[in-house]
Amino acid sequence: MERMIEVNLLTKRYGGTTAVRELTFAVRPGRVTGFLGPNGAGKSTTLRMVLGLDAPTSGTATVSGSPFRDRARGLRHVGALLDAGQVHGGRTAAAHLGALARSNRIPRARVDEVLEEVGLAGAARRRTGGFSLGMRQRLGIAAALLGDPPVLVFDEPLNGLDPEGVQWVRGLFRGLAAEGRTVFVSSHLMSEMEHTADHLVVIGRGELIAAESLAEFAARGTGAGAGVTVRTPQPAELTLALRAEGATVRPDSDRADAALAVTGLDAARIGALAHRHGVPLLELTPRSASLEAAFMELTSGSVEFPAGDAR
Ligand SMILES: Nc1ncnc2c1ncn2[C@@H]1O[C@H](COP(=O)(O)OP(=O)(O)OP(=O)(O)O)[C@@H](O)[C@H]1O
Repeated sequence: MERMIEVNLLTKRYGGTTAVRELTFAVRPGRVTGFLGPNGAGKSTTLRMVLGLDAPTSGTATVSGSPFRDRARGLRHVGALLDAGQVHGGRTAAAHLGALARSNRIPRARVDEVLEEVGLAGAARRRTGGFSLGMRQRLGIAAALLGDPPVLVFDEPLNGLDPEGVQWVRGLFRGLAAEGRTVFVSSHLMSEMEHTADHLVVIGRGELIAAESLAEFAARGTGAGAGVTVRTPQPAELTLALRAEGATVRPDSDRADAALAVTGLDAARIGALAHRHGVPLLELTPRSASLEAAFMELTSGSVEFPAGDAR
């Protein structure tokens, strides 16, 4: 329970809209957990409830076993980046962080440390109103790190960052997780999470779709792309042998040559079977379903404004 974010049957309704419906999942320390869902899926609403900024209609959200709003000196317990646009533009970066440090009883020396850590040491005396989106993200991350908290929550932290910034954030998150912290990061893009997270919580239309490792999630894709591509000069014979073993065999539609797309048997078993039947193989290529394909398939029913929607 220590350092864990636990969400249990969490529900939030706004009038007639159910933003989050009976969500249950846990976010554990020591790894980066991605919080993924299409626009409007309820990620920000969930994070606000985890942070005690919004009250659940029903259910609970706790950090290390208790609702976060109960705690004094918040930034020492949970660091959060919510909306990078929220910073008061007239203040300098150092003054902004200094005020946060004071109100959370964090030593002033941390301000310079975190500014250094996020690469803003050179901009410490500049007013944040002139910051680029990427700089505001870095400042928001600095604020999250200020209290050296065991639990960190980031809502869309990669927004506005250039490729170098993205690399830096990924390294930072990995480092925080390796120190044994809980790191929970939201995104609406699987491509962002693929190289950032170890574990995923996926939601669509406010409901839980998956809470598992990336590998487990990828394996859910029913197929677009998953399986083994096999090429042989004796396709009819191999197809019969494969079907007898329970495999599904069809022409590989991605290929102009006479390749077969096989699912239900892995490459090793297909190779051994071909050998037993004396069928030569010209190619034997495992193809993993991409995470992106699995994400699209599993959330396709829950996109708020699908492309091509005429509304
Ligand atoms: N204060 C509010 N009042 C009314 N409806 C709200 C409010 N906040 C969120 N919603 C609705 O709840 C749903 C979930 O919104 P939320 O912002 O949590 O989604 P999200 O997954 O963070 O999406 P995005 O990636 O677009 O930020 C949406 O349909 C949204 O319109």
